[in-house]
Amino acid sequence: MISARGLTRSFRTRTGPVQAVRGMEFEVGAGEIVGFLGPNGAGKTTTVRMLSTLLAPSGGTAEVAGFDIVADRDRVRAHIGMVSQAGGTGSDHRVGDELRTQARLYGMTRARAEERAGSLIEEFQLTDLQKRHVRTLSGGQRRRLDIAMGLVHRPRVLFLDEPTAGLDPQARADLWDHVRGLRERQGMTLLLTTHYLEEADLLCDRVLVIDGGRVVAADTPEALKSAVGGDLVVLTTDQPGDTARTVSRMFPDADLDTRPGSVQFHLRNAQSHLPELLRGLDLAGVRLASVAVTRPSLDDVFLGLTGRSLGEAPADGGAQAADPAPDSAAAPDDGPAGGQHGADRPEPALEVG
Ligand SMILES: Nc1ncnc2c1ncn2[C@@H]1O[C@H](COP(=O)(O)OP(=O)(O)OP(=O)(O)O)[C@@H](O)[C@H]1O
Repeated sequence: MISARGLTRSFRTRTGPVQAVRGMEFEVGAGEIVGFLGPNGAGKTTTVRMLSTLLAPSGGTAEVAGFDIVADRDRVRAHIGMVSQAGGTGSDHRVGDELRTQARLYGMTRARAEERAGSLIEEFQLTDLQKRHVRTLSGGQRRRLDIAMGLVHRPRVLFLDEPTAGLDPQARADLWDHVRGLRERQGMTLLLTTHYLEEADLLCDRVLVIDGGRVVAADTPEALKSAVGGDLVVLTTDQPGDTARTVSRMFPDADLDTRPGSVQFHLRNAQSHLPELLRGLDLAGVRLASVAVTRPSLDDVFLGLTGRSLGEAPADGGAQAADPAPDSAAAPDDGPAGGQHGADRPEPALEVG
């Protein structure tokens, strides 16, 4: 449903060129929920803006819903919805009017616009809010409206740029349910960007780990985590020496870290080895105070791939993070289509730089 081949994008800035995206290669299948996970400045938003036709690529190609993002821009737009990063316009309109206007902008008759707005209001639990002014909504309510706005024209693909940024955990989980519902009820394909490990882990079928403008790994969250090198096992004991000797006899490759009151090491599928491990320690006469098994996180995955944690600045942060005044070519891309709904407005301005 989405494929990118060698997609690149650079920006001219006063301090020189910034290579935001450096050859993205990936596929997203129909009905998948795929997350771009990466640190600030990794190129996630720039890629989504290219795929949603808001920004022209500097090089490479991509197809969305079977259409080329440059040659078939209008047909791509007809099949996608885009929910841009939180920020919103602070619109003074009422929730229901906002949706009806959006539907009319897509060329629906008054009656069809009414019907479409009504069904989205119901689907996104906005019934009690439809007379409220948009600017008075809470963050979570506002994001539900943003998504509903992006769906007015029944797109097959929805792009979500940091859909839950700034939301509290309850509102975040609520939004995830809505996103899952779109896939389950309508078979929609969803590509989202996120900083949140938990979001990538719990919501996405597959995660594309992005660093320095490239995909550095792509797989299910489980597969990515199990490739890291196993679970962390921590044995708390007052016999660390005996414990370490027994563990190394049983698992000769284990990276043992022996401390005064504990022994820890990594082990693949540690849960399934636990009975054997406990039996072995028991037979060796070792008394354990506790056993803890911790699964690797997606941050461990990122660390393993790049040597940095997701929260750290990129190693080539100079060029990547340089974000002075955008060059003249970059400026128009936030033009009339800007605001919170991005490509979901018909005919957004396209940067042709
Ligand atoms: N219009 C622009 N002009 C100049 N540089 C830009 C422009 N847009 C993005 N960049 C730069 O391109 C790089 C990638 O930015 P991008 O917003 O795509 O990253 P991101 O992964 O989405 O980051 P974040 O998670 O912070 O949103 C950054 O170095 C950014 O400063």
